[in-house]
Amino acid sequence: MKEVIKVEQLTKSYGNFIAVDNVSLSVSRGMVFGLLGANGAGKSTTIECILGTKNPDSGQVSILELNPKADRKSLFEKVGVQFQEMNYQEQIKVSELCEVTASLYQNPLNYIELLMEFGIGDKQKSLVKDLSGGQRQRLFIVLALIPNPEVVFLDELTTGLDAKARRDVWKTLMRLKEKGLTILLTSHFMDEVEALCDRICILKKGRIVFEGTVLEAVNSSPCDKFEDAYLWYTDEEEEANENL
Ligand SMILES: Nc1ncnc2c1ncn2[C@@H]1O[C@H](COP(=O)(O)OP(=O)(O)OP(=O)(O)O)[C@@H](O)[C@H]1O
Repeated sequence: MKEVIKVEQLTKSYGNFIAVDNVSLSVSRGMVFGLLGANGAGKSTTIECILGTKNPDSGQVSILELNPKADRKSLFEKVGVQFQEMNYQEQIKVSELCEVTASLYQNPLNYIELLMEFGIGDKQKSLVKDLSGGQRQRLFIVLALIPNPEVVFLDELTTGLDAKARRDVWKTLMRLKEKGLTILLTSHFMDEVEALCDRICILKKGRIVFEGTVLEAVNSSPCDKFEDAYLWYTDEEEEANENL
């Protein structure tokens, strides 16, 4: 199977407001796919529709050739999701949260190795609530990877991480990609997108304004640098200049 994620003509509105407008995309096995766009462009809504946690108004979605809603049980073992926020018991320790998560899956990865790989191996005995924002963010990536998934969704991958932690996360993800992991991520950091993504899709007000490689994005714009090209596609630069 080549296509791990397939989205066809996805549309989702909140009342009269169209948050995702006729979006189609496909992600092949082992690919890192970046879903980009300004705040409110529709990235999270698209991901939630792909995962089946939101109902689209129209369009088709499949993950690993399965329907995210109808085949939820089969997909549970194969799909990892990084949450931005999570409800956990007030007094739960890092190791306990990892153990509980691992116990839900048939072939979980070794969470101690993952915690070490993400630079929080020494925090096993800490309460989750006592972690710094960046440490908690890294823990959420670990939790997404514990199932040993075939595909992982990473929303705002390294927001809040320091420079070294970001590089470490990139390295680990590249290693997992080499093993065949498919990754769909969102990020507001264009250096990260350049370093990681094989293909990108840029959303603007719910619509796709570019789909292709980073290099193609630069070449199809009047800009030399990817970040400038990204701003050109999203018109953020124009709007920023207007506010000066
Ligand atoms: N439950 C909701 N009810 C009404 N409007 C919503 C709801 N969820 C999202 N929206 C609106 O839909 C649009 C897309 O939101 P979404 O969260 O998908 O954007 P995003 O690209 O993920 O943004 P960010 O980068 O800030 O996370 C926004 O204008 C948002 O205000």
